[in-house]
Amino acid sequence: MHSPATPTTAADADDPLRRERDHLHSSRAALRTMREDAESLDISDVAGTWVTQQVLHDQIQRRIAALADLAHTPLFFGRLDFLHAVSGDESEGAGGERFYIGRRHVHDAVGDPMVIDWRAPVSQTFYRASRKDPMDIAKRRRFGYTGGELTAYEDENLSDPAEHQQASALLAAEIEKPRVGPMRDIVATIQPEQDEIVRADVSGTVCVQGAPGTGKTAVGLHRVAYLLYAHRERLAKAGTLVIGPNSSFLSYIEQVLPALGELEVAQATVQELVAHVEVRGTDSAEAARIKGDARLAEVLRRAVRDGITLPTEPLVVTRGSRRWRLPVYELTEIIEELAGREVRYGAAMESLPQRIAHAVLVKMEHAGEAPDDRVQDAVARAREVRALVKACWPPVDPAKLVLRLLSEPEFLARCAEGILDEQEQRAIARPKPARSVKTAPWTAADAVLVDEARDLVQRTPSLGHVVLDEAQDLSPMQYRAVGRRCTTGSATVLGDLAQGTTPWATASWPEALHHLGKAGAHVEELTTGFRVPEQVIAYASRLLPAIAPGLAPATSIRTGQDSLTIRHVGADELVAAVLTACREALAREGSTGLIVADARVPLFEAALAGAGLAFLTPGTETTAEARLTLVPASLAKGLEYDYVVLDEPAAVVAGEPDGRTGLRRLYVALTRAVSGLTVLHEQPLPAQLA
Ligand SMILES: Nc1ncnc2c1ncn2[C@@H]1O[C@H](COP(=O)(O)OP(=O)(O)OP(=O)(O)O)[C@@H](O)[C@H]1O
Repeated sequence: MHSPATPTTAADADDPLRRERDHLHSSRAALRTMREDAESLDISDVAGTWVTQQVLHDQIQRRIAALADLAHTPLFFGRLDFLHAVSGDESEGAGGERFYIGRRHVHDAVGDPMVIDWRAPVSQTFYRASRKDPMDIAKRRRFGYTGGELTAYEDENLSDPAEHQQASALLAAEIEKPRVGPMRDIVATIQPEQDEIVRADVSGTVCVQGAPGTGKTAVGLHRVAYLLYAHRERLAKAGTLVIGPNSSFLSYIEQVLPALGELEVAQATVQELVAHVEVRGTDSAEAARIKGDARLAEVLRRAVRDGITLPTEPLVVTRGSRRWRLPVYELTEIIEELAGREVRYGAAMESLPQRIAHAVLVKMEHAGEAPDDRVQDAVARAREVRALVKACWPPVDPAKLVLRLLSEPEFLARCAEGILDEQEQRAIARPKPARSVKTAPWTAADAVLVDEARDLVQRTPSLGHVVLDEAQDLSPMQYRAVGRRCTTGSATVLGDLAQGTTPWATASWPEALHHLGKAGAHVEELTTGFRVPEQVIAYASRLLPAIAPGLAPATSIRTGQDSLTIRHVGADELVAAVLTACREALAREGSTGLIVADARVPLFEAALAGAGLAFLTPGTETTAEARLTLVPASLAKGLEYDYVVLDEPAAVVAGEPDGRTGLRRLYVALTRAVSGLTVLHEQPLPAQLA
């Protein structure tokens, strides 16, 4: 690595570092000019309505925001020197043989690029070129920054057979930076196997199985940013969405995409997606499991169509002095034909009057009349026709329907016949029938059923791309809810079977993808860990045979020693020992997470307060001043801290309804640390870890 021992001066015009700093300086100036240009755009003369003006104004504001020069975010992090000129397609107008790779495109006054967006085709080479396959690269240069200042660079002469492969110190330093604050982007250090997933084709759904800390979340977020760059028109219009397990997790990741210049990606939990009813109740694990079972989709389909009845009397429509009659068998044919089609219930209901009116029109024509479309519309709106449609194809209110299904055992029995056995029906039936949709104690699983019923009535609009993180915890019915939000788009499904902690957790990815409506999607595996030190992941992986027998343990790029401490303490000494461990961790740089069983949270809230140790709740940003977070085990998923103090593993395991889920919860807790993990226990450790 080249790091100048003494500061460079103007006299060092030939010093390569000096030249790179100059390029940084002029790139920043160019970015400023681009921003000023955007700010000075005057749209007052642009013709158009107030609405189009407003849209244009918003677009310009977004562009200005995207062109912000963030002081601590380097404008470029790499340079590529090609052996030959790059073809026009790939270079995106860059034309030359040398490219600076950064977070966004920056061009000079005449439009020549000074920094190329990391997502441009030519940048792919930066992430993928290797000594084995140099991809026409003579030199790959990585830059090191200290507080926004370019202070070092490092070269790999990939096409020089005499040069030996060396581990990159800058890469290692970047990956090993202490963690404070929210999740950061990884554009400077995306690894080749991650890049393959990031740039996978937009039309296909990708599923990533990866051990803790292998970068699944990071890859998913960079993939949306990449897809928005490569398919901006289509995706910006259709919309993109990142789905995470809870709001703490979403706040932890919410700044990554804006830092990459993408401000328009929506974020939500599955619960928020299906929030059509107010969730106030909880289900037993058994009831929730059955309600989340994919078989419920057929039960609901039957329930929605349960009201369809065939007419018993002919339809008589009066027009002027004449009466037109449609016999029962004709009406029956129309309704049966419609019921046999795979159209949404609501769409069918809307088309039924026209179909009936059409049959009446045919009668008129046979009688020698020449009715036109207006007559058909009038017949369709006739009182007699509306009454018939209401009786034979009644409107369905999805929430009321689900409420009825759960409250009326006979109705449930009819819809679930041959699908759910009696015991299963009893398990999901409400003990007390609820009076109304508003007052019913809806549960999270009920809300998903309502969402399914809504979709049976009216098609749910599809987005362009959906990233589903921590997917392993979704029930089949939740997968369906996500799947209908990307029927015409694609998805990135991220998860780890070993971290599934719901009673219905995913057992196999092909099955999950089937429920998502993306059967046959590619399943990729990431196995290199970037978070958890080798020692710690090896320890946690001892649980794998019990929690996910088919999965191989992850490796880690962090090989540092002394990252794991396990301490057994005597009776009544645990809380004090935990507080001491927290103080020790806080004496070092970076964030500290104290993970405790949910039931022990109040105990530690009091203990920390009593000891004068200020602490945050998960999802609140850690800062240099506030670095300790008290994390209930149930919220630890997806988060990370430099140092983790884990209190009483046996209590974490005991907090779950069954042993395997308990060990999985513990596996999640054990894999949150970046630099060091301290496990403190009074009770015996689970056998696998003893
Ligand atoms: N290529 C990379 N360069 C630098 N840091 C990386 C890279 N890949 C992942 N990381 C970092 O490793 C940490 C773990 O990544 P991430 O949270 O995406 O993993 P995960 O697989 O989603 O983990 P979990 O299963 O625990 O949710 C993050 O701090 C992330 O920024």
